[in-house]
Amino acid sequence: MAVSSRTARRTVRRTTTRPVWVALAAVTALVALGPPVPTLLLYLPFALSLLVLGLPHGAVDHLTLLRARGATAEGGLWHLLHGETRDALAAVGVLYFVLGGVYLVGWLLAPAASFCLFVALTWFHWGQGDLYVLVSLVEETHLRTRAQRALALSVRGGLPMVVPLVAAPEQYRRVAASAVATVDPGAAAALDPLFTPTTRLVAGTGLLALSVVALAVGSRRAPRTRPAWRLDALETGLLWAYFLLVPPILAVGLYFCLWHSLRHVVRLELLDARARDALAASRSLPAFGRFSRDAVPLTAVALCLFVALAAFRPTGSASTLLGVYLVFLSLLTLPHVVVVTLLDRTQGVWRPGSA
Ligand SMILES: CC1=C(/C=C/C(C)=C/C=C/C(C)=C/C=C/C=C(C)/C=C/C=C(C)/C=C/C2=C(C)CCCC2(C)C)C(C)(C)CCC1
Ligand SMILES: [Fe+2]
Repeated sequence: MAVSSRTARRTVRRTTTRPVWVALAAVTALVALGPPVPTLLLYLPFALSLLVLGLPHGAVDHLTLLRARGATAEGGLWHLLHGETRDALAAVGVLYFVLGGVYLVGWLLAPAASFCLFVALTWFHWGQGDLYVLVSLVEETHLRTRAQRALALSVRGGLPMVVPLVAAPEQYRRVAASAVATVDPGAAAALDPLFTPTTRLVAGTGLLALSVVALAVGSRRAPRTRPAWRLDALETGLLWAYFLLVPPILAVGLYFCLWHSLRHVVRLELLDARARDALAASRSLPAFGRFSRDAVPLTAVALCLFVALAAFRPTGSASTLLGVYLVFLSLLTLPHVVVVTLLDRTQGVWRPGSA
């Protein structure tokens, strides 16, 4: 289901995807050529993600499916307590508290396995986010079969999870250890096999092979789909370079806000009739304003929940706080993935005929 209005797609490319390519390419060049990045700067994107793009991108999950099914559900505080928005919030709230609660118990019982599950979930979820862009935000997609789409999902989700492991295993290990240490500092040793040269070599060459095969298969399609293939190749190459060169905490934090979350925000704007009209009129700011209004209340609730979780592990260090934040994000991610997977189904992302 390519998004209906050409102008809306063009607005999205002009105001979102292209500026983000330029930003990530500039960061890559600066890091490659400049002095080492100061430690605190590494953590800045994750800190900002509490308020901007990162946390908010999931905070309208209660409106997402309603709007995808054609309802003109309004966001904002008043609507949260009335009508169909209230009913949808109740259903999505139960989903969040049940799945988030189960995952929290999982962390308490098996922290190392829970960390690995989080990486796997993120792989899937960040891949599905990019798959939507590759099938719905282009004029005509080069991903004509479900197998191609599964391959694209594996490559796109694998880039932020695997390339940093290949390029900077020590920083990766520290982040993994600080997440696991939120529950049990001794449990991080169970992750050692992830960081052996053999595991990294297999993971890196495997992902490289998948990337090449995915692009090679896509390039054999009709000339009409050439622009979509070129976009895929350009983004895949850019992300390889970016995750190879930029330190993982900075790279993943920026990617989380500027790539994954921003793309999801645009997807949500296109579901909201008034925001979509604004995009179709080449006006991205009013569309972003409507998203922000919808996202404020539950971002605030989520922030309070994070503060409550962090209070159990008082800390002054940025790396310990990042560990707690990742555990918190994993609890939100599980129900968020369910919502986005249902959205994919509603929008026909896996039905090549319709998307
Ligand atoms: C609706 C609702 C709500 C809200 C919600 C929200 C707000 C959501 C969100 C969501 C989200 C917000 C999600 C997110 C996601 C994220 C992610 C998924 C991330 C990941 C990451 C990672 C995994 C990383 C890692 C690392 C690093 C950092 C470095 C290097 C190494 C590594 C790679 C390991 C509430 C609960 C209030 C209520 C109910 C309803
Ligand atoms: Fe997401």
